[in-house]
Amino acid sequence: MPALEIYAVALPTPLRRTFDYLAAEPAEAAPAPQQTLLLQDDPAPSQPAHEPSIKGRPGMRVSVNFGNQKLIGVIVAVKEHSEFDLKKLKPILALLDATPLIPPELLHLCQWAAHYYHHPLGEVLAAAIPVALRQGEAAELSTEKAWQLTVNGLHCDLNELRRAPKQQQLLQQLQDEARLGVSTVLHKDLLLQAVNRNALKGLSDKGLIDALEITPEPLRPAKLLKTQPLVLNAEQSNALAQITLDDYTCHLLYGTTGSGKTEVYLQAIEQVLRAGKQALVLIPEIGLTPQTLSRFQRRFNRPLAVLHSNLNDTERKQAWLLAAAGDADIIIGTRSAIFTPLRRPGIVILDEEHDTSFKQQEGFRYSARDLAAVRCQRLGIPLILGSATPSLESYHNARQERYRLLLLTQRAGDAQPPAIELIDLKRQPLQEGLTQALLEQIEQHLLASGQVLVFINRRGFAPTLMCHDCGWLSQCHHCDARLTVHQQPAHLHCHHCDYQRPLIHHCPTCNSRELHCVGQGTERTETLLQNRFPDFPVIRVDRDSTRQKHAMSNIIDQVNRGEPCLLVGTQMLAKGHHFPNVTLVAIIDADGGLFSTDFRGPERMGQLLLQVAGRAGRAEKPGSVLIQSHLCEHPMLQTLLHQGYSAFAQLLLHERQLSMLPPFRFMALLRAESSRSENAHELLQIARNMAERICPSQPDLQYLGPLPAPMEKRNQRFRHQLQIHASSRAQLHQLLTPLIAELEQHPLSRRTRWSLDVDPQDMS
Ligand SMILES: Nc1ncnc2c1ncn2[C@@H]1O[C@H](COP(=O)(O)OP(=O)(O)OP(=O)(O)O)[C@@H](O)[C@H]1O
Ligand SMILES: [Zn+2]
Repeated sequence: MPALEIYAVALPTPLRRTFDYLAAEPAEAAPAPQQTLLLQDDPAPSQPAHEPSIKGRPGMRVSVNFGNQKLIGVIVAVKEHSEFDLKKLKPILALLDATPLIPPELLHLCQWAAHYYHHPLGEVLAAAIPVALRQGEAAELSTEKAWQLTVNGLHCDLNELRRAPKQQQLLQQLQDEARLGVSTVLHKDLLLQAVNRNALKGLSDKGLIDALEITPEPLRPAKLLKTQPLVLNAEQSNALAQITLDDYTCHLLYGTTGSGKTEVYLQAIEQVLRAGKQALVLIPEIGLTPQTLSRFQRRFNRPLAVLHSNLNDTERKQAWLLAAAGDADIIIGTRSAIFTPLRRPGIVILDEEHDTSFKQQEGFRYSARDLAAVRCQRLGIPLILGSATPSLESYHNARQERYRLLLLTQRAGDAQPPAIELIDLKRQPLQEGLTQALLEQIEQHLLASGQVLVFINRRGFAPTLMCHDCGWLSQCHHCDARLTVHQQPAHLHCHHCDYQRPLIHHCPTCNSRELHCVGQGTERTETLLQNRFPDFPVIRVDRDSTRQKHAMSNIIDQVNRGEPCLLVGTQMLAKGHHFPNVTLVAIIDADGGLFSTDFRGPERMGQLLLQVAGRAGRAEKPGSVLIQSHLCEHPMLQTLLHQGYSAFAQLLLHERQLSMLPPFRFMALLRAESSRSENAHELLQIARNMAERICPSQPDLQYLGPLPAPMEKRNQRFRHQLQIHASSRAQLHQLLTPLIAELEQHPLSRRTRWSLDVDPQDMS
């Protein structure tokens, strides 16, 4: 009798363990497992995929009965023995893959993450696998709509289309690509390049192009490059030369805004592609920076897959499978793309590495940046972290020589660094928060045909509505927060719990009509600027104005047309945009971060200010930056603006060291929340007592709390936290492993919502 096979299966449940199942018996074996892609370098399975004799292997999906539900899980180990009574083990219902969907290397990453973040492996895997595959769909590439030039289209004289410039442009592009040997172009790629659908229809109606359905074959024309690389300046060449491609090194590419980091990435990727390997590029938010994506598309004649939150389930699965099969050479994605399987991994690049979006703040709270380092180390491939304003963690690692520091101190090409000037707000008459001096400068830049970017990090019209007669404030009843006044459309809105109500015109307490909007938001600044500069378009960029799918790329197109205009927006404007005609950046209020309760407040403020400032003068026209502040003499602001980010980062690091905070200490945050404040507090007190028993508070391991969170009440729930600080990661995890195991068993922990955040980035 053949030895019994037992699968340890990770299931998407909150339980921190795997579950043993028996392999299906041949007689009642699985319904035909669907054909899967071959993800490993091993030969094709010897049996056809439908043979029930296919054996389960780690990384394959199975469906199983779990309680009274049917779940899909992933085999993480195959064993001959179980610590459970064999008679009680159930057989799996079906084996869903013929070869592992999750290659061993990726499975290892997920296991590492589950262990490090003390999170259930089943949930980690669920985060790693696209929804469609998680729900059991076959791991098969779908067909896609594509376009091909007809014979007429190939030879059509472009002049014939001069009345239809969009069609003409598109036809030219397709003819150019055809000459490079690219005969079919995927519909989705054209849409990504913002090609007009009507232009496609026009060419198709004229019989110049044909639509077809293809299973995209990876197209790799002999010519690797579509456009020639730029000639690197000395700093860029030096940086590129120091990037080691054949083993693991983490490089911190620390380059001032506009210094041409992207060009260094592109040329490093070129070498990786020439070596026949794949590049994985992580960027903060693709929807916000379609420009970045198009720079990669314009450079390489190689299949590219994009993974971001705007994709539907099928598109996501497709991109993931293309990467897994090695059919995509460049994979560009946001945070969760760190879990993309790669058949020929060659390099991982994380652009804007300081960006907080690389840390997942809900559920499985992981850092894509830290996981990238773990993954690259294991794969023996290079990692590049790039930023003009590196996180203190990465900067510290570079100073400790754990990362290789690559510096770009000059702007690329002929662009000059912008001149930065502070405007003291104290005792100045203000118009909706703007000083006279600032308004005059804005006017001068507009009259000189420049574009002006006005940064204000708050959306809506005003952060509060107040009664001038009785002092009533528009408090949210669900949160310790105020309702924000919005005018477009008019309503009151809590930005924390999403509660909304119509705008009121009488004070609910004293019935006075004297309701005043207090403070500024983007809508209010927009209105002021529209009234003050009626001859120039004012474009607002915030979450509200960019909700629609192509809103952001439309805005970017408008700005890139180059006519003078005013851009008013939140930090969405700070994110890696390249607006060559912006000559003035105005920052309405620099002070927020200096008062923050979060110890990372000043770091974030400095990053944001420099990132926004970096949008000025990126091409031939020189740029200026004006920053309004009530605290012009503040040492942090002074250091940042006069000595630069490195000095600022060193100052902050020194303070972190004195106050024993990360990156000098390692932190975990245990959060609890409940509709009854006492419950959340009590659970954390229990946790603290357990922790003290496992490892008493001592200089190397300290507890702080339980304390109410900075915003204690949010969405009707009261939130508390317990901070755990340790002098080494090892110490922290030696405590967390037994602590979480014990806490899970406590009855109150089943009734109270709680979570653990290892290396928390946001202390709220
Ligand atoms: N070697 C070079 N010669 C000429 N122009 C260059 C060179 N390298 C980059 N550039 C140009 O400089 C501009 C800024 O480069 P890029 O956007 O790559 O900078 P960055 O460091 O990524 O900027 P940021 O961090 O501000 O987003 C781009 O228009 C780019 O084409
Ligand atoms: Zn609220």
